[in-house]
Amino acid sequence: MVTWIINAKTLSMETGEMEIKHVRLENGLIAEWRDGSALPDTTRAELIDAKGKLISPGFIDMHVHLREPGFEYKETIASGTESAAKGGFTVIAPMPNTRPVMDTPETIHLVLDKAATEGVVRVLPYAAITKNELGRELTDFAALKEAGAIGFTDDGVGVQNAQMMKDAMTLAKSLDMPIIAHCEDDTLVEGAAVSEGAFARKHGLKGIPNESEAIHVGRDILLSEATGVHYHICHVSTEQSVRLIRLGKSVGVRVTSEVCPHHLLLSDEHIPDSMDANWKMNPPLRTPKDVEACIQGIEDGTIDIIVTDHAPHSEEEKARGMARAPFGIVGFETAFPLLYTKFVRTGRWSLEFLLRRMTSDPARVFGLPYGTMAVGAPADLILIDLENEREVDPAAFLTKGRNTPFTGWKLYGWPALTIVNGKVVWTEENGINR
Ligand SMILES: NC(=O)N[C@@H](CC(=O)O)C(=O)O
Ligand SMILES: [Zn+2]
Repeated sequence: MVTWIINAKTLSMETGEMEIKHVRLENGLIAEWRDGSALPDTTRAELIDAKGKLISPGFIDMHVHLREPGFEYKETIASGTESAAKGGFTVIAPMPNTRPVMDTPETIHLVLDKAATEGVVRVLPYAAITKNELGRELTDFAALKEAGAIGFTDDGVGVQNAQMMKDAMTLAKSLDMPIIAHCEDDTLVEGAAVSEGAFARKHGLKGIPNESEAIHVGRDILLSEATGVHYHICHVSTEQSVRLIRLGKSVGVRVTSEVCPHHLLLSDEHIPDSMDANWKMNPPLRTPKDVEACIQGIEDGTIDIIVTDHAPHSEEEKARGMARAPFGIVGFETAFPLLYTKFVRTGRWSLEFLLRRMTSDPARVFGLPYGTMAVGAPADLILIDLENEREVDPAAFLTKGRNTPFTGWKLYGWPALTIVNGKVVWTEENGINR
């Protein structure tokens, strides 16, 4: 199986210059790069003419929700991976807050088997820290690692008990596995749907305070220091969290973290007065000051990677209104265009910086062999159209979720073709290819 992608624009990670190149893929791997001066002999090869589109390693998303098993009406492994492919993601890590929770080797096997037969991108599942994510009893970490889990997390809820978290870290460390934490102190957030800030004040709502996140961040950095575990913080959203992570890193704690596009682009001041629940997610949209702190955090490396926290829910659920709808928004199909348009085209970030935070940095943080276009690496590649502006249209999403606050945004940087393991799995023209 040989494929040539010709006339692809490449970004030199060293010089930042754009060059036209041709690349040969063979047996699922990147086999050879040629400079663009002469066309290679492509007889007997599958030929893809990139026509000057940007070529990049496929994006890696280390925080997603695929909803299967148990919530197939929200998303399935099939629909979720299709949505990922359309968004340019070739590797995704689903969270274990399914039904049943992914807390046994059987559920991990089920997800991996489904991903192999029905999925179109690579799926690297996390397993729960505690049984049923109830925070009472640790799962069997060794067996879950053996089954193929890549880390442990109770995402969706925080681990409330500090001793439980410390025990989890000690066990994870002994197995050389990371702990991935949804940081939230339940006692501070009960009954609130939006953050403490202008929107909550204006509408007389109880707010979710910043400390509810940052208290766990601080606690767990100390526990990580004590146990030596690799501790990764989910969806950072507050200035206080950024400050604590910066401090932890400065004294050598093995802490890494992630941020979502919506926490870099939206504050609670953007939430419409209609109380549309497509603006409800956990953590909530915070103040403009928090947004700027998160931007500075990703810029200076305090925050390592960008993730979507793709969290589909049904339209019926989201129609229940701000107070009663579940938390979460979809993310795969808007992530790169949003960040490219709002940070790269505006001149705040280089294209190279954004690509690193979505490819080589997640690979580095989680020790994955992806996120690179080096010869010999897995052929997980995407083509991106940087020039054409298009509107975000939820009706055209491949995810089952329609829950996004970005409807109607005019964006550049739309993925056009996605290759996983040397195989074209999605194209703009023909859709999904199984
Ligand atoms: N982020 C969300 O708002 N929701 C997530 C849970 C989570 O990631 O905390 C979900 O599972 O729906
Ligand atoms: Zn979470």
